[in-house]
Amino acid sequence: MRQQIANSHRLVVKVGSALVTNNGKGLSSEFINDCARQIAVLRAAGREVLLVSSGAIAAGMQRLGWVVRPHAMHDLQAAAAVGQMGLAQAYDSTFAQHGLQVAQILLTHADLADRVRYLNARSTLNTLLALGAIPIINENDTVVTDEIKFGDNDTLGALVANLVEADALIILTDQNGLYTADPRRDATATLVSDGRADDRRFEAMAGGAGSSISRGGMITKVRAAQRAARSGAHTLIVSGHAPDALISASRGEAIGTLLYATESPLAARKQWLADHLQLAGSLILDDGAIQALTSGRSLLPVGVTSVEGEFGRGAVVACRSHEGREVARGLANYSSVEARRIAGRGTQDIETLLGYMDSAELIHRDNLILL
Ligand SMILES: Nc1ncnc2c1ncn2[C@@H]1O[C@H](COP(=O)(O)OP(=O)(O)O)[C@@H](O)[C@H]1O
Ligand SMILES: N[C@@H](CCC(=O)OP(=O)(O)O)C(=O)O
Repeated sequence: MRQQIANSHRLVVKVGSALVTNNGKGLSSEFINDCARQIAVLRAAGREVLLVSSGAIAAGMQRLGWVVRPHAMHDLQAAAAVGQMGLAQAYDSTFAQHGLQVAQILLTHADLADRVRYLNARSTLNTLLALGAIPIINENDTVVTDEIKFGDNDTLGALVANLVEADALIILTDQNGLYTADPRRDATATLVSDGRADDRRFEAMAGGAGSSISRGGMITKVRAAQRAARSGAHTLIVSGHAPDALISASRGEAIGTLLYATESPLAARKQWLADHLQLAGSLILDDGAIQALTSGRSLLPVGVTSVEGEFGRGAVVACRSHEGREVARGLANYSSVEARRIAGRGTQDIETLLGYMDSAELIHRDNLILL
């Protein structure tokens, strides 16, 4: 019995492009209907469900009559815009047949990187859940470029699980779960039943996407499980083709691969820091500063040897070793220009160097997470 999933109250369900679009042949009304039916059963049992759905680009390509996935960003964005309409329409009418209201949420990385927008997104999702609606979430593909994309929706699913502090993330895909190697390439691969989400061996087993329809593959699912575990969510990777997959999973039946969370969840503010995919800049630290951070102390300017990038006060920055390893990240109390001036200097010099001193620390330990 998979107690972790059976006891989960708030679930994020992620469905991949291949499932939603019948391997790119167009929206699969059969899959969408099956998904809605099962989610209605979970809702009736008192569970809260959020759905992260891919498929906009694949559905848009089919609607536009494109056979080959385009490379140009503007074509992908156009396909997503066309496809998202069909996706929303299909979810709206299908869930209505099962007596459920849906709500569309399109998110970008920038929405989660900005503290105010992050809190707004969280409160809207919580309100929708309280109203009994099913939030259906996708990346806002039409406004993001490659550098700032989540790219695959496994990552987005994990970030949503962090955002709403879900108990579990269920990733429905086209394989039975995580295998010891990509089963499309290795016929001897066997299914992993469960393991700790932070077990690094799983990353080595997982490969890329199974088809040109999807992004990410199994590696992004394993990393999503690691990320979800940071807010205490367990991840189940399971086949969306298995009959009643969601219902069986939520009963705790042993299907798919369970990657369970072991650490206690990070405090909400620290979770937000950990969720940043892109950072504004880096502070390069000497060994003494790295040791101080590791033993739970704040970062003082004296331990910083150089500053990379341009950022303002309050930006999220990485703390790196000289070798480039990210050891921590946090909210900078000074801008990059100010940080360059006070780097390597004692706290008593800050006022003379800058003309004022707001805080003695470059990053306070309350605004710092170790990685
Ligand atoms: N170790 C592995 N176990 C299972 N599947 C794997 C593994 N490594 C790579 N894959 C591939 O990952 C694919 C699932 O991911 P992906 O194609 O991105 O689908 P989705 O659209 O559901 O996210 C599988 O079809 C499989 O070919
Ligand atoms: N936002 C994109 C999803 C990207 C994607 O293909 O993800 P996935 O199928 O989960 O690997 C879309 O809706 O097409």
